Amino acid sequence: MIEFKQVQKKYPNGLVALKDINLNIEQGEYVAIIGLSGAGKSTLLRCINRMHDISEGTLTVEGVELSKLHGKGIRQLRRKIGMIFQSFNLVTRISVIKNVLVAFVPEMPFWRKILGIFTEDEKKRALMSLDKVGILDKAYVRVDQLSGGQQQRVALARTLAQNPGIILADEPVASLDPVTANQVMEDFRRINQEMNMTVIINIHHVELALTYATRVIGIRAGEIVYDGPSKDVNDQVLQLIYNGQVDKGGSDSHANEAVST
Ligand SMILES: Nc1ncnc2c1ncn2[C@@H]1O[C@H](COP(=O)(O)OP(=O)(O)OP(=O)(O)O)[C@@H](O)[C@H]1O
Repeated sequence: MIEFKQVQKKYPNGLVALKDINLNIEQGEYVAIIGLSGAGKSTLLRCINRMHDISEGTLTVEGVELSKLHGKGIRQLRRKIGMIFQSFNLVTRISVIKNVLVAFVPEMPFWRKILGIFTEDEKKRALMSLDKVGILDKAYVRVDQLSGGQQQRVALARTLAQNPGIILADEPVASLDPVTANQVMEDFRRINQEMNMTVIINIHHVELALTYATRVIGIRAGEIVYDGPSKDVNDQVLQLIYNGQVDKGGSDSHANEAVST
């Protein structure tokens, strides 16, 4: 379980990005975090794997209070939490399988890291992860020969190979066309259901959020203004989250994106 208790995040420049956040996310949930640009979505997500430190309150993951972790403790935490970015973060000039095998590097003895030697078991696990996201046939293709959607699946396979309990995804479909974005959201749903991994996604596309996630957390100016089932998100809730800027004709770029997927 992930538990935020009265969490505040203040950046060194004095900006308070999260205010009094109270939140419990159980193992196996599929959660979408929505809100206007600058509302605090990325900040919230990045506190969960200690990419950001909280300023006040307590944040625990599986009973471990994150602010008490240091060096090795933080590395262990990050092994249990996979992170996916909009930009995929892949090495595009090497093969798909080599990118997935990177997931094992933190655990490897130094000599194997230097020589780049992977065990049969690691290779098998990498291939199984690629199979899970439907791109096993691309294992030996260079990443720069894949489409954006396929590259996002490589990133997802690399995260799966790590066998995390939690996947955090920061705008994972923002650079994808609507059809591919749906496929990637469906991948997350399948992994969530079949492997009971907690999936937490920051997303601007409200329709995708409502279609795939079971729970929606709406953030406005650093505060949670909605937390509930995605099926209960109606126009009124969206106006609250988007500060009255959801306009189906669309003037705000993100709010417009949110309704026009
Ligand atoms: N490193 C930083 N230092 C100071 N302020 C920051 C920093 N990172 C983010 N902020 C500010 O914190 C607030 C929340 O930012 P955050 O990136 O969490 O928003 P977001 O909802 O994820 O936005 P977007 O949808 O545009 O990614 C914003 O006002 C932003 O300018």
